Amino acid sequence: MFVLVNLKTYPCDPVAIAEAVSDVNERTDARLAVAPQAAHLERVAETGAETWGQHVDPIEHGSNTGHTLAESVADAGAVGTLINHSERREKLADIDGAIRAADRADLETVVCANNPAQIGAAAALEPDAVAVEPPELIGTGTPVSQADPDIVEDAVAAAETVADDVSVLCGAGISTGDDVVAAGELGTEGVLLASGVAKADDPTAALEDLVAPL
Ligand SMILES: O=C(CO)COP(=O)(O)O
Repeated sequence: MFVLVNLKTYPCDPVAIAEAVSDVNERTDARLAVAPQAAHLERVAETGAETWGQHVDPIEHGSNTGHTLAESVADAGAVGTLINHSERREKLADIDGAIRAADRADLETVVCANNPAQIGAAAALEPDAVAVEPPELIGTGTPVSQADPDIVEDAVAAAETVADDVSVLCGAGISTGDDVVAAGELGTEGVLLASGVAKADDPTAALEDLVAPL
């Protein structure tokens, strides 16, 4: 299972969490990665943790003030990027352009979406993966894999209908190993989570708990 930790803009220490990700990753068969803010990418990547961006824009080098260029995210040490999010909503055309920009920079892509219909639309754009995250469960500590298993199974089916090689992750409220196991049983290949690690008093213990049953 893939465990991708999105640090959002939480007031956590991104380097300390990345060190915990790197450390726990060496002791599990699961794949762990961390997505810090753009300004922290380089310092996080230097820890050796698998590092992801939270966003890239559908642009090339040029006159794009304030934008995030996929090549710069890769240069900073990231190997992948999130695209779209309930907290960073993009138009379909921009999601498509961001996937192309990420492909150009050899960044792996996970497109987040709110529900199975959006997952189908996102999967049709052929990212590497999609992540279904019901907005009403984000940050609640109530795991989508247990609170709303139908949405996860429907998302897996929606993605398979349009593209059988796009992986599906799920997120929202994931914080324990049981949540990750439940996500796997519903047909996903991983989880995307934030507060369960970024707000934990002991991020290493939180990560160890997440991967313990895997
Ligand atoms: O939005 C999320 C990850 O992108 C999920 O956030 P929580 O894990 O805090 O619910």
